[in-house]
Amino acid sequence: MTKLLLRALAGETLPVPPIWMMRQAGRYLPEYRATRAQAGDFLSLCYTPDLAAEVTLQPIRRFGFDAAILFADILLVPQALGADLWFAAGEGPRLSTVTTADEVAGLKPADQIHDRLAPVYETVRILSRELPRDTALIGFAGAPWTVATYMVAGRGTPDQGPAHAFKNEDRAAFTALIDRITDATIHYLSAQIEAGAEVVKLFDSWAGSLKGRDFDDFAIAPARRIIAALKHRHPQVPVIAFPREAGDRYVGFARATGADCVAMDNSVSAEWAARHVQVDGCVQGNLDPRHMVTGGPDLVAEAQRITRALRGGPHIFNLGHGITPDADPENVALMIKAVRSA
Ligand SMILES: Cc1c2[nH]c(c1CCC(=O)O)Cc1[nH]c(c(CCC(=O)O)c1C)Cc1[nH]c(c(CCC(=O)O)c1C)Cc1[nH]c(c(C)c1CCC(=O)O)C2
Repeated sequence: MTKLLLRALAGETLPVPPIWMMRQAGRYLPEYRATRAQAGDFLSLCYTPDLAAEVTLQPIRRFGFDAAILFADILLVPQALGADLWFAAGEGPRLSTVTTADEVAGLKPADQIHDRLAPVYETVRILSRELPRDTALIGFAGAPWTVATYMVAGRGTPDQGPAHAFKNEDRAAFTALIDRITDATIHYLSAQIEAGAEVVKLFDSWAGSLKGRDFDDFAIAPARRIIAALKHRHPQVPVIAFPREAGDRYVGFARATGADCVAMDNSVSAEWAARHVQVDGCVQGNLDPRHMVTGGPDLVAEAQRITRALRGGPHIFNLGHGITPDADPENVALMIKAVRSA
């Protein structure tokens, strides 16, 4: 096993951590903007395998990251379950909403998503042929709670209010929605693995708004069920879980869900994570993405502080959230140099 990312995920403590970045294929890169213009719009880019593979490869060519992440979006699963999905220019995603037990029941069966998602599997197949031999290929899906927040509200929301309201008014119907997404996610990630994904990641971007029993029921339980099903079918494929802004609930998350690695946002310190989270295995994170805009000595100091704090155990260097469109590509190169020379 030579790929650095797979070694870290297997629990190896490495002198230099593998590096990749959330949203590494994105609008901060001029070559991404050119390919997206060629595709016409964001969803056409996701569903055109040659172009989706091309934007996945762009940051690998430019920066030599240790991993490539499939170019797609977490909202393709709701679309495959029957929701309408579109991206309003400059406004982010819009979906038709699911707010009643009948509407949940009317979603497509979880195993009938593959017609719609077949182009994504084709992108994975192209990538597994074309990636450099040292670069690991990461597949992904949204975690059920985060996907549900968009399906219920029909858009991104600052506090996930509509999903909380549905959960609080009709817990059984809301649980049926979570279960349907959970089953679809198992089918989707299995198909990505069968097409060539070597690692999969679950993005629970809004996990931080779940507290107490809700965190157990809607962040931990679905992740545990997805990971158990994937491990049953593909025991060798590691899973990264990202319960963003989970705070003290990062502690024990890997043990509770069976994840091989917990990815952390930048609201927790690397020193704290070394003591409380890395004791259970590999961690990923957690540079503040703003440093990719501001750069300079602060970026270098922060990247090296995180690298050193997590050097005593398995670690994958990453940002605490996605790189933003206003980031400077020069700062990405500077970050990589800082981590590799820490
Ligand atoms: C919540 C969420 C979404 N999508 C995703 C999440 C979870 C991670 C997170 O919290 O950011 C995950 C995602 N989205 C995208 C990827 C591709 C792989 C990567 O490079 O990380 C991944 C892993 C491409 C994308 N997904 C999107 C873009 C920008 C679209 C564009 O090119 O205009 C990209 C590159 C669009 C998107 N997609 C989504 C939103 C809210 C938006 C609009 C916000 C924005 O514009 O950044 C839903």
